[in-house]
Amino acid sequence: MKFIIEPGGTMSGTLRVPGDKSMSHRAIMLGALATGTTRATGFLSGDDALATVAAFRDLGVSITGPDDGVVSIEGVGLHGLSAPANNLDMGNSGTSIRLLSGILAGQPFSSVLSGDVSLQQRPMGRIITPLSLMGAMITAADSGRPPLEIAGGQKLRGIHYDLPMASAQVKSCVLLAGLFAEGRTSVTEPAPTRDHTERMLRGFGYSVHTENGVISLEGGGSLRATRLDIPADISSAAFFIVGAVITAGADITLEHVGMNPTRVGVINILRLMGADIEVFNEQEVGGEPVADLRVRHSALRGIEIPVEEVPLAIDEFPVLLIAAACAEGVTTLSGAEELRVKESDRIASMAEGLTILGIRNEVREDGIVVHGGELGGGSVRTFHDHRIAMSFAIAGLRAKEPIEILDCDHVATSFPNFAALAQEAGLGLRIES
Ligand SMILES: O=C(O)C1=C[C@@H](OP(=O)(O)O)[C@@H](O)[C@H](O)C1
Ligand SMILES: C=C(OP(=O)(O)O)C(=O)O
Repeated sequence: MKFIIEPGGTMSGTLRVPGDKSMSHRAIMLGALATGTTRATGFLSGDDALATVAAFRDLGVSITGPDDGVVSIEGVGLHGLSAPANNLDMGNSGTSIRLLSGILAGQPFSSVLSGDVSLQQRPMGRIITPLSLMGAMITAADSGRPPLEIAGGQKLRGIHYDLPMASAQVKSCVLLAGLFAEGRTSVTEPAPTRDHTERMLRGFGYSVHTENGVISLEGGGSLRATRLDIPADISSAAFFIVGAVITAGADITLEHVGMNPTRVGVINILRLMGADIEVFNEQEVGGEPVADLRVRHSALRGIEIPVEEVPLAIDEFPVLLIAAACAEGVTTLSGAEELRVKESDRIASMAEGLTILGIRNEVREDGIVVHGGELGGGSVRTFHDHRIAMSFAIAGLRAKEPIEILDCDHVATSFPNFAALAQEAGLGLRIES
């Protein structure tokens, strides 16, 4: 499936993008490990979150939905999962395989986790190392890549682990394994990353300490079922935020967006570039800040992106680089080598597409330099990466000629109704097979 974007579109109206992907995964995982029934609203019916649902069904957990964003999970308690009959297929989802590995490392049964072609290229050594230090037995097929074989019946012990990279997935994996470990498990991070695991564990009544940058918990406690209201995903909202900022006359309102301080890098960076983003109706829902956003067209200027914002906007760089292409002057991204190990090498994928559209850029090992300029049309590849596809769709708002975006099927991993919502907002998007 491909997208064709015709020039002359806009971004206007009021809309709500689907539920937060990170929180949707965690809702299933913690709901399954709790005692009682957890009910979540705003759940993301995207392929990645559905892979987590399917895996927990395979582990013997009864889950109803998602139906119109509502999902109910019959928790089996910390020690109630059962052996899966088959290998667990994590599809395209790095979050599913890494977090689930932490949980499965502490089970009495063995399991095998795998995924699609993209997932099989992604590094798992980053979780195998700390889990092995805790006493887990994990073998990876090929130089630390999936499939992963996790041996059951290993006794885990709590450790302290200094994360070598800023990764919420690695942090969460270690903390989730810590639930099954004897004693205390603690981590430090080189820079703060999204803290949904910590917040949601507390929401399930599990004590997690965060003090002087050390995050810790004691193994062997229990989780109590709860109600969750999952906000709209700021990573999905980002496409509409950038779309409105770069388009003359645009004015869009996005409702109930998750505004966790560890996720708002996209807003901080765009504001530094000169974007007009109004935040209102701020409230806290189930331990997570939420707000409505009104975004209007603004003249952007190129900046050096502060490195401390990088982990707080890690999934938004593809679309932020479209904003950079539309800015006056030069934008420099550095300290972002993690982008090379996402669903595609996002530095290389964006560089190729930007070059095709006539935007000068220089690739660096840990980032990219983008020279703002006039966007032309052309045919761009997505490397089967959902965020690359949606970012170039947004570029079509400023391009002088149509943009053809190849291989857009993976958009459904995080944002199944992207095309429909974008059309509703005024983007000239057409789907072709
Ligand atoms: O914990 C999470 O839910 C996520 C963490 C990030 O990955 P890393 O931990 O690899 O940075 C992010 O890119 C991913 O989309 C979701
Ligand atoms: C990196 C992403 O997800 P994951 O790591 O879960 O595949 C993403 O959604 O941009």
